Amino acid sequence: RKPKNFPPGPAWLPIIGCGLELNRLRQKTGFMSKATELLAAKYGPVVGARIGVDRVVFIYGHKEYREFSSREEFNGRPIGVFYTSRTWGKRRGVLFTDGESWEEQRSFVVKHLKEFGMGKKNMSDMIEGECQAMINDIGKKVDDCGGKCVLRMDNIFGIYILNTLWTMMSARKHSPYDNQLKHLQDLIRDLIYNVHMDGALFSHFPILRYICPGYSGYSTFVNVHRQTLEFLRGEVEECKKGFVPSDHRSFIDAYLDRLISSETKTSFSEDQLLAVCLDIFMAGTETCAKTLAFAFLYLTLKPDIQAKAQEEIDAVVGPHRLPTIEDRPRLKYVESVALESMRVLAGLAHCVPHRALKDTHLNGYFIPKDTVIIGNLRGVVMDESWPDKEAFQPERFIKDGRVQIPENYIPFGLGKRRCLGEALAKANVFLFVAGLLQQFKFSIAPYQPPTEEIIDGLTPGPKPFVALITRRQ
Ligand code: HEM
Repeated sequence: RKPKNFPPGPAWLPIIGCGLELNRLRQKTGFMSKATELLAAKYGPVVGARIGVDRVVFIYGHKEYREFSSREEFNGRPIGVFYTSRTWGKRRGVLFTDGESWEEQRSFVVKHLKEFGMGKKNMSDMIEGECQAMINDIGKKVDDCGGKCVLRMDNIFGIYILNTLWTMMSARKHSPYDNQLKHLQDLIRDLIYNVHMDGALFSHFPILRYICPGYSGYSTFVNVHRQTLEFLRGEVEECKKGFVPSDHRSFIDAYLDRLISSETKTSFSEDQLLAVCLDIFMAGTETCAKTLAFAFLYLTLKPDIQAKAQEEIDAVVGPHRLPTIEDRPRLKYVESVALESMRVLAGLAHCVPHRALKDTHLNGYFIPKDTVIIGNLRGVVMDESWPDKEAFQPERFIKDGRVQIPENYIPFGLGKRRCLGEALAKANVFLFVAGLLQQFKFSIAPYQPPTEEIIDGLTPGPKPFVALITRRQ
């Protein structure tokens, strides 16, 4: 039953709750964050709903978003089969846990990713290395094809981006031609397109995982996670081979050392290590790769923006060395292209779901314990305060000759649950955009113009598209 004074929203039908209405709006608008935007227009910035077994509150609007993400009692993560079937039926890792275990794991991850470069000079050196590798690979294809070639851009970044993260995690790199790993990334991408931030059919109606495991999405969900965990187990085993306690090469080494330390009664275990690796792998690669896909979609569609960025790179960096992170303050327009690409992604997305840890109130409404809270990022990074909010306009970030970031630019969320990979993500997007634009021109291929249509999902992305690539230098 609907709790008294629960936030207003669509009618709760028996069993399905508001599932049909949400689905109807999703079909009508093409993606979920626009569907919940319509709900907010009708019911206000805090919308209450039930989807199957889940009581969900959608938050829309800068003030409300800021408030919910700053309050301790909203810092939980949902409980349920969607979150535990990834990790042996238990709550493990950092992305979908809360309480003491989450605090311990998160602070370990933040501390040791920093130790292996996060936000530091060696991180940007490593990204520059991956960017150079990508430039070499594309350059070879262009030369082999007689000076111009047409390449799929929506899925081209996967392994280069994974390597920027994985060097810190395991001190290992993977070949961009590793077909097994590419296949795994394809499976993950498909999975991410088939589930949403509010879950999947099997999580709203858990009984369906027994009745129709295929149709409810359960089999694929479990299977893709099992394969990813197998890959990660292999990575951990490789690290164990050359492992020397107190001489850490990577995050995994630091974790293995923690496992044999004398500190007791904590949440550290080998399962936790695998779950943390799973979370970082899932949260860290598709997000950056999709942001870059959006960047190159708009750079291809808007040659004037591309030319302006290239002019800036030519003037500040010249042709003889790759752009580096130290160039960022002077590459203001390129930096703005990166910021705008992240805004585009966030403008189509919701944050990772939170959970109310106790009975509480928001905007005067009653929010019972265990209600799932989902912040609509679109309602902040694409609200009316952004002129021409849907358009790709990097110059919106440049004011009085400086890059200025508005208060409601929050693609990484806010508060204690905010993204812990922000420094890596920002450096990745900036350096790959700057490096590739310095070397290549991206144009619309004959008869294959990209569209601005998107594929919705946990992390939305552009529809598959190609660009015609030629060398600039
Ligand atoms: C453009 C790229 C990225 C975007 C837009 C992004 C965005 C976000 C957002 C919106 C959240 C949820 C905040 C909340 O729950 O309120 C989040 C959480 C998270 N992100 Fe990212 N992220 C990106 C890249 C990365 C990278 C590279 C990593 C890996 C180091 C990463 C790791 C995580 C983790 C582990 C969490 C969960 C934190 C927690 O629950 O305590 N993300 N991210």
